[in-house]
Amino acid sequence: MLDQVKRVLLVLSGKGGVGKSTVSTQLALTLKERGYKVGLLDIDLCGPSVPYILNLEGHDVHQSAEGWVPVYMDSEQRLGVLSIGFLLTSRNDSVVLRGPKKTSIIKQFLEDVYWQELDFLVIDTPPGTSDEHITVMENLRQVPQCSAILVTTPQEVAIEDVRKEITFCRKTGIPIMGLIENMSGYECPNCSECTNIFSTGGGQSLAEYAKIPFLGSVPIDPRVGRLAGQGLCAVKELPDSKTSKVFGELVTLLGENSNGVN
Ligand SMILES: Nc1ncnc2c1ncn2[C@@H]1O[C@H](COP(=O)(O)OP(=O)(O)OP(=O)(O)O)[C@@H](O)[C@H]1O
Ligand code: SF4
Repeated sequence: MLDQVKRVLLVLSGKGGVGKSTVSTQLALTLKERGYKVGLLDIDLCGPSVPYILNLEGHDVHQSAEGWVPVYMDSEQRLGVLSIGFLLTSRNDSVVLRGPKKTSIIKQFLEDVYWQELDFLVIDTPPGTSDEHITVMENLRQVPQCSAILVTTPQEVAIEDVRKEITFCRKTGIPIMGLIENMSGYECPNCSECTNIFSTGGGQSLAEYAKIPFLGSVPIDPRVGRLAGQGLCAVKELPDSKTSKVFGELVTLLGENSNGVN
C-alpha cells in the first residue's frame, strides 16, 4: 500500500552491474541516517541483491492482516526492506518468471506491502525498460511525488543505454531527479587520489546534453565495495570519501523537496 508514502524514488539503469543496487541501498541508508522514515523495495526479480548488500539474507517476510510486513534494519523501524530475495530459499535460486507472472508479483509488491507512513520509498528496479517498469509506473499514479534517479558508468555503451532511460521517463511523464555516474575512476583507500580508468566526464556531458541534473561521480572505492554485505552506510562509515559527499548532497537536495525535471 502506497497511500501513506510521501515520495517514491525509482532507481533506474540501462545496463546491469553499473551499481544500481549500491546506489539504492546507500541512498536508503543515508536517508535513514538523516532521520527520514524510509522503505526500500527491490523488484529486480532476476538478481535481487539488496538482502545480501544489507546483510539481511535469511530473513522471512510475514503476512499480517494489513499485508506483507517489511524486514526492518533497526528497532525504531526507520528503514524497512522488501525484496523478492526474501521469498527465495537460497541465494543461488534463480527466479525464472515469465511476463504475466512478473507483472503480477510486482503489482503485489506495490499494492500489498504494509509500509505504514514513509517519507521516501526507494525502488531498486531491474536494468533496462521492460514490462516491469511499465507496471511500476501504472501503480505509482496515487503517490503525490515520484521521480527517477538514473545510474550509469563512464563507458560509452552504458551511457548510450541511459539515453533510452531518459526517453522512457519522458514518455511516461516521470520527472528525472538526475544522473549519478558510478565507478567513475578509482579512489585509492590510502591517499584518496582518484585515477580515471575509463574516459571521464561522459555522465556529466550526457546530463548537460539531456538537460537533466548531474548528481555527481562516485569512484570505484574498495571500501564502498566492502560495505556491501554489511549493511553499512558510506556517509557514516567513510565520511571523508567522495561517495559520502555525493550521497550526502543528494539527500540534502531531496530534503529541499526538489522533484527533478521532465
Ligand atoms: N562505487 C563502487 N565502488 C566499489 N565497488 C562498487 C561500487 N559500485 C558498485 N560496486 C560493486 O560492484 C558490484 C555491482 O554493483 P551493484 O550490485 O550495485 O550493481 P547493479 O547495477 O545493481 O547490478 P544488477 O544489474 O546485477 O542488479 C557489487 O559487487 C558492488 O559492491
Ligand atoms: S595512489 Fe598513492 S597511496 Fe594510493 S596506492 Fe597509489 S601510490 Fe599508493
